[in-house]
Parts: sequence; C-alpha cells; structure tokens
Amino acid sequence: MVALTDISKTYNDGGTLAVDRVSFSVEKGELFGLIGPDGAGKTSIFRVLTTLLLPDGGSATVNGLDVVKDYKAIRSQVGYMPGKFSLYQDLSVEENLNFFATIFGTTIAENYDLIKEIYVQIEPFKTRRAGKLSGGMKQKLALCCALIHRPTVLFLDEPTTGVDTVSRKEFWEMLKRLKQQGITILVSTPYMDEATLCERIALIQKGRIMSIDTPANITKRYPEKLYAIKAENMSKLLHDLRQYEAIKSCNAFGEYHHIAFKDDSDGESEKLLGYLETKGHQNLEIQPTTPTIEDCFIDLMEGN
Ligand SMILES: Nc1ncnc2c1ncn2[C@@H]1O[C@H](COP(=O)(O)OP(=O)(O)OP(=O)(O)O)[C@@H](O)[C@H]1O
Repeated sequence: MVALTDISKTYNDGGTLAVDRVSFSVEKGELFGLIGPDGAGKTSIFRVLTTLLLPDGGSATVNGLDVVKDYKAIRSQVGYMPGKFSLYQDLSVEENLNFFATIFGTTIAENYDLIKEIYVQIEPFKTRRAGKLSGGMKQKLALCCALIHRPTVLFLDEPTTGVDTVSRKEFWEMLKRLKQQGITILVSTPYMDEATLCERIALIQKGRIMSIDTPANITKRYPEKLYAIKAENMSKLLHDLRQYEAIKSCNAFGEYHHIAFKDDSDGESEKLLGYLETKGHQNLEIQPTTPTIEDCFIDLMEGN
C-alpha cells in the first residue's frame, strides 16, 4: 500500500540531512508506526508520502501511485493529519468539516458512518470555533476532517503529542476501529510506549531507520540480559553505576535504572551490589527485567 525505496531529503541547500535513504513498505490494512524523537525525520517522510514535499532522491508509491508523478491522484486517496493543528481556527467545528468535505467533492452525510463514532463526541460543540476547542477535541476534529473523503491510507503525524493520557488512550482505540474498516494507517509518535499499540514499527533516528519489525520481535532481539535497579538515592546511584567498569549501558527509567553488563557470565549483579554497598547505597534492589521498546531504541542508538 505504501512503499519507499532509498528516500532522501535535505534542507538548507543540502546542509541538513533530514531523511537518509529510507526504505520500508506498509501492507494494506496495517497499523504502522514511525517511532522516533523530535527531529528524527518523521514529518519529512510523511510530507513526501502525502506529496507535499519533493524528495531529493529515491522513489515512493502510495496505493501503487508515484508520489512525484501521480501527486494529484494520491491527494484524493489519502488522509493527512499534520502534527501542527492546521484547521481553520475561526470556523466552527461543523464549518471546518463541511469545508473539507466540499473540497473533496463529497458531503458529511455521504461518509457519516466512517466518522460517526468520533464525531458524536464533538457534536455537542459543533457551533464552537475550532480555535476554542480543547487539545483532545481539536485532535478529534482533525481526525474527522482527515477521514471525511474516505481515504484508503491515513497519515497521522504525532497525533497524540500534547494530548492528555485519557484522550491518548481513546485515540488509539479509535485507530484500532478504523483499521478494522480496512484503512491503512501510518502514525508517527515520539512516545515509545505507544509503539506497542502498532502492528509493526520503524525506529527512526537522525533520518535513518534503525530497525523495522513487530514490537515483540524488536524487544526479543535486545542483545543483553537487562536488570532494573533502585536504591534510596537514585541520582547518586546513576552516577556510581556510570563509573562502574563492567556496565555496558545504564539509563534512568522511571522508578528504576535499567542496566546491562558488558559480560554477564560470572555473577556480575552480586559483584555490583557489593561495590554499591561500599559506596554507601541503602535499600538496594536489583532484578532482571524485560526490555521495552525504549531500551531497544537506546541500544540501537548507541550502536549506530
Ligand atoms: N523546512 C525546513 N527547513 C530546514 N530544516 C528543516 C525543515 N524541516 C525540517 N527540518 C530539519 O530536518 C530534520 C528532520 O525534521 P522533521 O520535522 O522531519 O523531524 P520529526 O521527526 O518530524 O521531528 P519534529 O517532531 O520535531 O517535527 C530536523 O533536523 C529539522 O530541524
């Protein structure tokens, strides 16, 4: 449904390499996530695929159509929700939706079944100006506008950035139901915890794809045995762990720090506890833990 081959994009006369020979493909009906921090190149990739930006190199197709040659046809077949809220702030909820339906030569009534479940949540505010909606409401309106012409592929650029936890959860539920209707969905996010909600993900950093697979396969490939460790003074613990020669990686991770040893064959965790006790740490706790996508991302980043 979507295929990229060696897509590159630079800015500032080639001075900024935003996308570096990126290749991947997305199957029909898949929920695919592009996961990476700010500046990784996610928006640039989405703008190439939605025909809003010309790539410097490589080729890409959406629904079998070329993003450069067939841009007009692609525009009528895809839905795009940009990262920055870009609806008309001075138009009401209903006026915005009507506007997008009209420019795609359709009506709200014609496609109401597709947006109904999302639209009913903002309908009580249909006369309110879009600029006066809450973050979660704006997001729902933007999604309705992106869907109103019944696209076959939906591109959602960081749809949950700046949205509260409850609305984020609701949003992912909505995506699952849209997927069930056969829509192919590409979603980008800087939140690593959202990666597990996608069927397949690409981890991207500095314009390069570091790994593409199902979230489960990516975490399975984490190369080391990982431990979660905590103590009373977590910042001193982080400092002391980073001084310890046998540690390969050490990162703060909520309530715990996650660590991996360079060579874990010979009771390394006991030796470490001994060392930390000599450093005066109290209430030390260490246990094996399962790697998350964030652990994998950091590991891949450090190896690249
Ligand atoms: N119009 C532009 N002019 C110059 N540099 C740009 C432009 N757009 C993006 N960049 C640079 O290209 C790189 C990739 O940016 P891009 O917006 O594609 O990444 P992103 O992963 O979507 O991050 P963000 O969430 O910050 O938008 C960054 O270094 C960014 O500063």
